[in-house]
Amino acid sequence: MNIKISRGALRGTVQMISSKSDAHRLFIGAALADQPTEMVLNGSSEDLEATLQCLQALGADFLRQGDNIKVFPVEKKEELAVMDCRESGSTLRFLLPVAAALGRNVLVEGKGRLPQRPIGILTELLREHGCFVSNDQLPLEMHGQLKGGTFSLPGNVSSQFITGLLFALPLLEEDSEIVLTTEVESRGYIDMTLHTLKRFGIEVEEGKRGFSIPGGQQYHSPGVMQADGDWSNGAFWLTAGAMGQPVTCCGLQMDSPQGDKAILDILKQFGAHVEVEGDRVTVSHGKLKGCVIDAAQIPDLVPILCMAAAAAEGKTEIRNAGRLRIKESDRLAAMADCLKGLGVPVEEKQDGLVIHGGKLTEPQGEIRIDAYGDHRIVMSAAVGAALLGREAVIEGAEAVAKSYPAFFAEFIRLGGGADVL
Ligand SMILES: O=C(O)C1=C[C@@H](OP(=O)(O)O)[C@@H](O)[C@H](O)C1
Ligand SMILES: C=C(OP(=O)(O)O)C(=O)O
Repeated sequence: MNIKISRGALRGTVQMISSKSDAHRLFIGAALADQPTEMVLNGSSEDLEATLQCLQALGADFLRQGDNIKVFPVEKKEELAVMDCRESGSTLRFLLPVAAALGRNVLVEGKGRLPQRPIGILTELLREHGCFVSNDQLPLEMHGQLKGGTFSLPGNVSSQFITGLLFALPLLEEDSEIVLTTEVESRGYIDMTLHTLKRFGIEVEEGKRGFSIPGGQQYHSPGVMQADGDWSNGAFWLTAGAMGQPVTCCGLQMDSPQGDKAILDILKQFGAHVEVEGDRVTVSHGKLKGCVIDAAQIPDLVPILCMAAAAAEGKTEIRNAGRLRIKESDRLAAMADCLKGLGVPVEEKQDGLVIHGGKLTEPQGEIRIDAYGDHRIVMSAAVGAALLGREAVIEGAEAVAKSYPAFFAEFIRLGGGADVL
């Protein structure tokens, strides 16, 4: 699907959807619990549906009541479970160790870029601890019972490996240790996992080198759970506020463990005005100036921050962002391409971008932006084109459904122009 974006600011209030990262975790906790759990959810997505289907394949069940979903915990099943993770890295990397801890025989599939995204570190650890895993890429088959012990891995390839192990290891008979051999990146996501585990009564002790996880634990359902609002997707609207007219997002809790709430400090650093009142956050325009952004802990914010950088006066350097190359697209290459298309001077580095803001060149003819099948590129391109005053066609805009199916409906409600061609 190609969508044509018109020039013009966005303005108004958005009720934020549930955090995809939080909801993945709550669904997994609920599926492993001793009792059913009522999940209060505001808006699903392709990735969350992938997690639900995979949990169902592992023996959980669901009853949908509007947006809300009652989760019935996994029951033992002997037959091969087919887990289609679609394009969701979280689903794959969280549920592979969980399936191994449940001792399930699984066939794991995926599409888009997921089969190329790395999982070798995880599959190797599962093999070392008693499982047969046929391949280091999708599709793969896995069988056998995961055994506890020491799991050593780097902390800077994907935090999703660590989250998957943190969910799985409490289920084993034996005690386990996760030993991190490098510094941790995407730390906020590990904090989200620890927060979820605590809510389900699971004990994990954090030490200097990693985590100690006692075996033989049981997840306890708290009965009803509500996912926090989505700071990662709220960032698209808040950045639109920084670049143009004021935008308010409701339902974004400041005490959420999501690392992406750092968007507020970064937009302030650019020069935008931020007001917080309970869980209502308003961002409005200030004179934006380029800055240095360390992306190690906030990879998902980088695509939209490129647009703030394009609107800011002077140079913005995005550093420590090498991991963006192994997401749904090579996000450094995709964003360099997108910025060039919009007329923004940009230099692509091995692990970052240098963006020269406030210096737009005039487009020669129609602007067409390839979203490379990546939801965060679609949303960044839409906000960027509108707010930088460029009419542009986004190719492959349907990718937005991976995390935010209602994005364009909201975009139009906020006064944006988006026409399906
Ligand atoms: O745990 C999570 O919910 C996520 C972790 C991050 O991945 P990495 O740890 O691989 O950077 C992030 O990019 C992804 O969108 C969601
Ligand atoms: C990278 C993302 O998700 P995942 O790794 O779960 O595919 C994302 O939502 O930007």
